[in-house]
Amino acid sequence: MLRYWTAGESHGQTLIALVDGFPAGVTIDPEPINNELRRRQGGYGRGGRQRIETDQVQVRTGIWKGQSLGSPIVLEVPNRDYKLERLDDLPRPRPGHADLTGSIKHLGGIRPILERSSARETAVRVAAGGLAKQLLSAFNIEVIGYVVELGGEKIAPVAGPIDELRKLRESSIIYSLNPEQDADIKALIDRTRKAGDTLGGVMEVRVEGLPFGLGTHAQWDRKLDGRLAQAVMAVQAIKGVEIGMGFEAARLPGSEVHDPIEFDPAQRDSPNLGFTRPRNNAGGLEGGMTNGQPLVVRAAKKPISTLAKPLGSVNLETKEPQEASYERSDVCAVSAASVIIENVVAFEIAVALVDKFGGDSLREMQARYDLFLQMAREQ
Ligand SMILES: Cc1cc2nc3c(=O)[nH]c(=O)nc-3n(C[C@H](O)[C@H](O)[C@H](O)COP(=O)(O)O)c2cc1C
Ligand SMILES: C=C(O[C@@H]1CC(C(=O)O)=C[C@@H](OP(=O)(O)O)[C@H]1O)C(=O)O
Repeated sequence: MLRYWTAGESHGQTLIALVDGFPAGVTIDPEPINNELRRRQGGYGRGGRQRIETDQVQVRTGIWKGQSLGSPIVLEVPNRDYKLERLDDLPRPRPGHADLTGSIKHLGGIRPILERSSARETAVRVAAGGLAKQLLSAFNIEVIGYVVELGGEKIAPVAGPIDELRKLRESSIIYSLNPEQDADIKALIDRTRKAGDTLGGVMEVRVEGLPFGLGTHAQWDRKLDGRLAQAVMAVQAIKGVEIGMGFEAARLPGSEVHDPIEFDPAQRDSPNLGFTRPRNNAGGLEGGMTNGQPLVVRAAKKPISTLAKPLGSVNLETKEPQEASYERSDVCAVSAASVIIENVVAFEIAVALVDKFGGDSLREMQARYDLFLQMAREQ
């Protein structure tokens, strides 16, 4: 079983992801992982911290001469802003953050809670996703995340093949599919910063090249839609997850929601085995399994909790009303969130791929993948 955990504080010495169950024989290059880390640090509206950090992955275990060994892999991203012992506690909890509840739950201060609840930890989730992507690319599976809405402004998608979308996104300051809208969105973020406020948004992830049958209909905790929802919802500040048409499907009749099934013999050799759909409202998942269509997951991110013009709070010592604490903060991290979500989705797809085709070695997985496609075609 492929899985990972993370450790590390926002201003501690380092961050670590321990990836267990990663197959042997996958060629691993740290540079694409560093590229994911760079993208996660970018986007317009981030705060002073990103000027301090230059995230670089250090592969500590599990890889030898550029190949995975089949043993646990430790990925490390050190913090430059390492100052844990110099930091004081925050006196006034920030509404929307983990401060109040965490300090009560752990019978302590706010600092130990914010150090671990901070989205700084997503650096190593992204590193784990960047590793998983190198397994996925051996199966021609590609994962791409982008921003579709920011601060209530819809960002018009640009339709096109996935590699064009990738190029477009790389050129955008908000990682949208429509860089022409960047100037407007930038102005919106500038206005929000001036007002001491913050913004959220909606991100989408698309996965192409998926075979039929990742996930299962047979047990609740292995259904891929459920797994994806947990992975995405567990990213800091995510408040909603939709698959395909999502909530809109509840408002329309079945005839407008479900995707008719067609067959195109010309596509018989592709992972969809020739089964095509004139639309993809299901977002590539039916019955908790991939159905040969592109997977589409969307997530809603709430605005950043720390406001330069703080909301009302209570001083935890005196219990007197006082503004929430403010040190520094992002104003908007929706672009970063699109990179994070892309990578946590990539990891879950890799988990499902290993579940279906076995996880000891890449060579065995590929042989079983090819055999499966052949058997499914012949059925
Ligand atoms: C990429 C990213 C950057 C974030 N930056 C900040 C920040 O600078 N200040 C802040 O208060 N919250 C920030 N957050 C949100 C908090 O981490 C989040 O609200 C907090 O952990 C509470 O968890 P919850 O919102 O999931 O309930 C960020 C979230 C993400 C995904
Ligand atoms: C450090 C990152 O994000 C941080 C996430 C975060 C939070 O509360 O979630 C608060 C801020 O931390 P700081 O107070 O050190 O500026 C962000 O910068 C990062 O994404 O690399």
